[in-house]
Amino acid sequence: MENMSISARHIGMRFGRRGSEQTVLESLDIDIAPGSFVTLLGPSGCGKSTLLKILGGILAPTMGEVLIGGQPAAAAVRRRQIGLVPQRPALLPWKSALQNASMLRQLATGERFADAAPAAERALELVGLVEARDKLPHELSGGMAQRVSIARALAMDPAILLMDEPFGALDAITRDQMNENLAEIWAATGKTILFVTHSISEAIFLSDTVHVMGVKPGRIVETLEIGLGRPRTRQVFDDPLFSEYAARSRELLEPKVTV
Ligand SMILES: Nc1ncnc2c1ncn2[C@@H]1O[C@H](COP(=O)(O)OP(=O)(O)OP(=O)(O)O)[C@@H](O)[C@H]1O
Repeated sequence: MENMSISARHIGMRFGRRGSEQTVLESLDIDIAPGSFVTLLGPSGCGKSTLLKILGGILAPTMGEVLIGGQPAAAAVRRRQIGLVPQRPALLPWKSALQNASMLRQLATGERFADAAPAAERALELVGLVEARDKLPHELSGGMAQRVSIARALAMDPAILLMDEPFGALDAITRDQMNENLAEIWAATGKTILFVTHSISEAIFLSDTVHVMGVKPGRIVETLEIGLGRPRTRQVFDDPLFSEYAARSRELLEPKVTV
């Protein structure tokens, strides 16, 4: 697995036809160090998912340039260096957890199931789900299904993992467990993770760097470097530094009240 930096310059994104265009992102610069955990935190509709896809080379911006490992982003996508974990797991209901976890790898590489299965099994181990390898999606809880979705991306062994609010639909307790598991996966694999969330505490718990975004047009209003030690456990929620980052994030995210 290669460790690749991401560098984006003057990123702008517009959607729609001429005359009724909407500027979603404007003049955005961002640098991401290899192996770091970076989160885009912002209100609904500020362009987090759009920026995530642009930074991962899945979507071409209307302005600016993204380099991954010094090359145009599309090259990293072609070389299967980018994995995506979407908001919903979207598993194939007739396939087992292991078959679902191996599916993207098979599609991308042309490998048969038997050849892709060992990587998928290792990925299921990483997400703590190897015992459920033969279960069908309807036999899995929401958290387990999302773990299979993460394993499906990990089975490709991409250098960069894009995670688009993967835990948004889970209950608070499961979400905390998933965050702890994700922090372990990140530490064990050394991947660069780009993560999108609405949740301030999730962002601070997981990240080295949090880019707080604003709306209309979407832009980075402030970047917080999270100086909390690692490995992090739930005790970190009681750290005064955690509260400081949370208070600052809240301040940036709350709409300004004008009297
Ligand atoms: N393919 C598209 N065509 C047209 N407009 C789009 C497209 N994708 C996104 N948009 C618009 O861009 C804006 C930002 O969308 P995006 O999904 O990136 O925001 P977000 O911050 O991730 O939102 P949420 O947190 O609700 O998922 C929205 O107004 C959305 O309607």
